[in-house]
Amino acid sequence: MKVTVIGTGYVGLVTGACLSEMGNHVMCLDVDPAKIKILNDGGIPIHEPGLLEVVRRNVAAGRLEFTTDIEKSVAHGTLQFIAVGTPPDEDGSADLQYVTAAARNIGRLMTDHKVIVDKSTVPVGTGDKVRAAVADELAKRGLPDMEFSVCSNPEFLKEGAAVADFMRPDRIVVGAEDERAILLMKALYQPFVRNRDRMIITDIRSAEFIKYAANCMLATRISFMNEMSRLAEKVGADIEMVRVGIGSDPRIGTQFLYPGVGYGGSCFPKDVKALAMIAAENGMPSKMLTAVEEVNEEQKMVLVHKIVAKYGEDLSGKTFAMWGLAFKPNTDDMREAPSRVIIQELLARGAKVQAYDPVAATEAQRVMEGWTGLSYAEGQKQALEGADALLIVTEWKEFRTPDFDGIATSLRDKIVFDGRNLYEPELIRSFGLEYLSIGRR
Ligand SMILES: NC(=O)c1ccc[n+]([C@@H]2O[C@H](COP(=O)([O-])OP(=O)(O)OC[C@H]3O[C@@H](n4cnc5c(N)ncnc54)[C@H](O)[C@@H]3O)[C@@H](O)[C@H]2O)c1
Ligand SMILES: O=c1ccn([C@@H]2O[C@H](COP(=O)(O)OP(=O)(O)O[C@H]3O[C@H](CO)[C@@H](O)[C@H](O)[C@H]3O)[C@@H](O)[C@H]2O)c(=O)[nH]1
Repeated sequence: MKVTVIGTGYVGLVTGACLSEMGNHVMCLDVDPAKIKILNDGGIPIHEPGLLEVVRRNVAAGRLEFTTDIEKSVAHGTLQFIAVGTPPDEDGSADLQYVTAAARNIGRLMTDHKVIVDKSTVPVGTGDKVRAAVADELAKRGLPDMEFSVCSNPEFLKEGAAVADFMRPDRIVVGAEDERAILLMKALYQPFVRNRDRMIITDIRSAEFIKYAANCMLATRISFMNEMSRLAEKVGADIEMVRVGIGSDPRIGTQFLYPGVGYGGSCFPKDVKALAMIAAENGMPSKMLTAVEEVNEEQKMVLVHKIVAKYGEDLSGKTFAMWGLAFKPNTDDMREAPSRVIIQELLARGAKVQAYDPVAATEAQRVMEGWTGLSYAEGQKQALEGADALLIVTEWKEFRTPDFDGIATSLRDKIVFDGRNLYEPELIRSFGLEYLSIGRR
């Protein structure tokens, strides 16, 4: 089928590449010429495992192309996917200007039936706004009777595992209200859900809601575990044992129970805020979501509090090695990364930070440009040189079994503050290191 994907960010590029993998002819549009240039030069603008190979293979096969030409992209796809950003507005609600602009472009230029599929995460009711924007543009052109379909198809991929998640989805949610759209969407996704009936066809509003509810449920689990980890410290329990103990109940399950330095990334923080706004606007402020967010804000400070408890408020003269900057492993995404808060707080108290991240350093330099006292190391070992203590902020695989002897020799104060509970306390302490982690003894 002919598919257009509007927006070549984490979601749009993965969607376009994976759809082309199944034989579709996909045209990806972006308003950012720099991104399209990188793609047309044979690269990809983000770090996402396995994505470059899928992109290259399908570009070579003539099934995947990239453009900034809106006219061409609207003419191309029977299916027009909108995968643009929906960042938080000042009040926390989702900013729909990019979604609306994409919809208006379609209405302004379409000459035949289009199925307009919203893949961006959007508030309930956005489908109606998309429909109104397209209809308005058609009316301006004197074409009020030209038909089109609107669908909601929220995306559930995780960064760092995006290609695998897209190729083998837990479920595909499609919110649609006409037969043609449902037929086309079923055909498009059938290859991804073969042998498993994982398509949930529903109305547009429910589909839009499912996305927010899913992310908020996951964020709630994390905040719950983070709060429990703090309580575990108070009562002398080990949160890792508690995690295993409760996770073995299939009603609870093992995933998304890891305490840490708070959730970050481009989705959970903004989606919790956006659903909280939706609740408030509907006259029922959400106590749950407010608590989830508050706990998360506090959790980003947990390592800082442990450092202050050790050294006092004045950290001048102290240098901290930091392993990990990205909000999670296998990505270069620094949006809402807890590392940014931790670094800011340490620098504000006069400390220096020597950070190392396997892939996010360039992006980190961009978002923390000019931060005095922050420097970047070439590797794990170099980050430790001249440092007093080590902070683990992202659980990259390469941090899991480090040279403990090397850490102990390099660090002046021989302290490891572990925000991801990577090590067995007994083991790491046997190397002469003091070990402070999240909710462990
Ligand atoms: N990042 C994720 O893991 C993830 C997962 C599921 C859902 N989502 C949702 O998907 C949406 C996109 O997220 P993202 O992380 O891919 O965003 P992103 O910021 O990485 O990419 C968005 C892209 O859209 C482009 N764009 C903006 N307006 C445009 C227009 N009118 N025409 C063409 N291109 C335009 C931007 O230049 C940018 O390249 C958001 O609503 C997000 O909440 C994200
Ligand atoms: O047990 C856990 C699991 C995750 N996290 C943190 O939660 C954040 C988000 O992680 P993750 O969900 O793996 O990454 P995202 O790419 O943000 O993916 C989430 O957000 C996407 C965008 O909406 C959705 O599509 C995905 O389904 C949803 O998992 C990160 O800071 C993680 O460190 C924890 O602290 N503990």
